[in-house]
Amino acid sequence: MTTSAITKVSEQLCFGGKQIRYKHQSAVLHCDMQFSVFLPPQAETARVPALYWLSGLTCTDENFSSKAGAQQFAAKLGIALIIPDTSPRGDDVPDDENAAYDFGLGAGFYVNATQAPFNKHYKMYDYIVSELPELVEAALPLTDKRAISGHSMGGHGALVIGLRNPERYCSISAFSPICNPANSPWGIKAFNGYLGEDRSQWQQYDASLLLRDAKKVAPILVDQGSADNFYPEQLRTASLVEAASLNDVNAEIRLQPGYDHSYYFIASFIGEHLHFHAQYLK
Ligand SMILES: N[C@@H](CCC(=O)N[C@@H](CSC=O)C(=O)NCC(=O)O)C(=O)O
Repeated sequence: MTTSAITKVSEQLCFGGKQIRYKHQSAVLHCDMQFSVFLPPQAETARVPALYWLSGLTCTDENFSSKAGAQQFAAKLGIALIIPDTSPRGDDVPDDENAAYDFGLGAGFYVNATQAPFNKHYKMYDYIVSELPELVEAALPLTDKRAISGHSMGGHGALVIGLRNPERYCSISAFSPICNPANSPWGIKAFNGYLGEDRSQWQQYDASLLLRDAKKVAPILVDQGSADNFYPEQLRTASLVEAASLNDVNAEIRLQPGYDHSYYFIASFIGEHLHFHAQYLK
């Protein structure tokens, strides 16, 4: 079934709501894309607010949909979940030269690439901030109230997009985010490839650098597992803690003892994140 510019691929009943997958042609990314949506039961009779979830390296929209267990909380709280893919897709889309997992396909880093050959398709920042909300808010029973969350590379994306657009997102949360990509091996590789060597262009995509100077900051909740194999080298959580204390913002950054980087960690705390966002989405 086609609803304006988006076409339904699949639909399942879930906790009284609907778990739906759509495909569409992205004008921003110049390729066909898929994304997933959970519509809570309340969306049958009224428009509902939405939490955007940005996934991490190697993910599609299906990792969070099938592993996090978020739908049971979203159904009770009357919140839609909008779950995009992590990069442009398709045979025409350039990938890492060695098909590595941390650059190219599945690793868009939620930036607008400026460097050839990536600058035609890799405009994930504009896709998440503008194109996708315009599409889903026109086609689905959604209000324009939005919150944003994500994991790892997606936690970086959620923090950066939420911090740069305080008028568009009422709350921000993240699991195991890459907090200071300008100084992490994953981030340095991605920013060099997508943005080039001029580090002044990297600052707009680094949550710790943005948070130091941000004027208006939505409430933030971050969870980081102490047994995460990417912590602290890749994730650099201490930089975000320092920036939050320098700017005196409403940010709770929690170290959760014994948890790792996996979706078992996300599933353990996703209910608390949904309840956190529900306070501000009402
Ligand atoms: N394959 C890589 C690690 C890949 C990985 O751990 N991906 C995470 C996100 S990491 C940061 O963005 C993930 O969410 N994977 C999908 C899942 O369902 O768990 C390696 O071997 O190091």
